[in-house]
Amino acid sequence: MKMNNIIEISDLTVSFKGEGYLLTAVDNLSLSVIHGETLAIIGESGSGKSVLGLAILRLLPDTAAISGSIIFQTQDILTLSEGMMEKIRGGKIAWIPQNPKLGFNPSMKIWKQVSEPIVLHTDSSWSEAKKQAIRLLRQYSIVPPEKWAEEYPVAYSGGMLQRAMLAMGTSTIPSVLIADEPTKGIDAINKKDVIEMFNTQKERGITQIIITHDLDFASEVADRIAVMYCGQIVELTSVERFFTTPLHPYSVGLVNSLPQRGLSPIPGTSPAMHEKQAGCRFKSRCSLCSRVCSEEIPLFPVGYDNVRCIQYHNRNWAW
Ligand SMILES: Nc1ncnc2c1ncn2[C@@H]1O[C@H](COP(=O)(O)OP(=O)(O)OP(=O)(O)O)[C@@H](O)[C@H]1O
Ligand code: NI
Repeated sequence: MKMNNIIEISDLTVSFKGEGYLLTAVDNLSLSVIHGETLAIIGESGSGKSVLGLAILRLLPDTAAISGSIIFQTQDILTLSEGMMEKIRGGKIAWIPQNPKLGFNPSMKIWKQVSEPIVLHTDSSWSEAKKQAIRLLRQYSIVPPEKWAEEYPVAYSGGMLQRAMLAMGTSTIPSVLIADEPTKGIDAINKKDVIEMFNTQKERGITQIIITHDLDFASEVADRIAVMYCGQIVELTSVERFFTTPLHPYSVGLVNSLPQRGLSPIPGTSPAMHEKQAGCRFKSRCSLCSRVCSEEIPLFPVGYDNVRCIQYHNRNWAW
């Protein structure tokens, strides 16, 4: 484990057995998360982003077959006991689920839910934790917090629930926060707040992994971007390089489909996840594809240009 890494994922594979097929949602994926960074994981629907996040928290159902390793600080998360995992979950690694409604218990007051991780993971009493919860709600613009603390989730709007979820997720100052689609269903005005919150969390030293479809949001909060396609990372790069010089043809397609770049969509659709692919997975949609792309599996070199593309690495033209 390199000193400045907080999480090192090696050869992680997650698959689900269907009737007569095996769906590999995350395919031999390796990724290091650097202490204190905000890493955005982007890629289209079904590419394995949430499964990756859930694997780190060990929240996948028993039907998932998992191999590889996920080293967090010094321990392999995949080999820890459930008891150890409960201490990590919500304490050292917080998870903000995709749908904040599902993250709250509908029959418990908000203050109690925001306080719960504090009581479980520190030696605060419930009354101290409640005070802390009210401070957090205020910090996340839920005002007046004393009133909203006494409400049940049903009284909250979607944006407020999302903010309350962030207050709850960061109440014990986790080392790592993993958020799944934090801007989903949030309007432009509230999105500014969400951006500010993630940037505040970054200043508090929290390492963040943000799963998102929202490239504008990623550009505002992320330090690095990991682009996923069909269960694999196809490019890992800094946020600046991603938006100025994307290298993988899929990344180029994503950047060109932004409104400010003329909204040109990537042709075609991604292959079905349960179909075994020969060669490059992006080949059917790629304008640079040649025979070699159907025959060879592009590797993911770890170095300056983390790009999973044979054409890129064989380039003899200006890329
Ligand atoms: N519990 C499960 N059982 C079977 N298949 C699953 C399960 N969870 C996810 N999958 C499959 O794994 C693949 C990856 O799913 P995942 O939810 O990680 O995609 P995603 O990138 O998060 O997509 P989205 O952007 O739509 O949230 C999909 O094909 C999905 O159908
Ligand atoms: Ni998802």
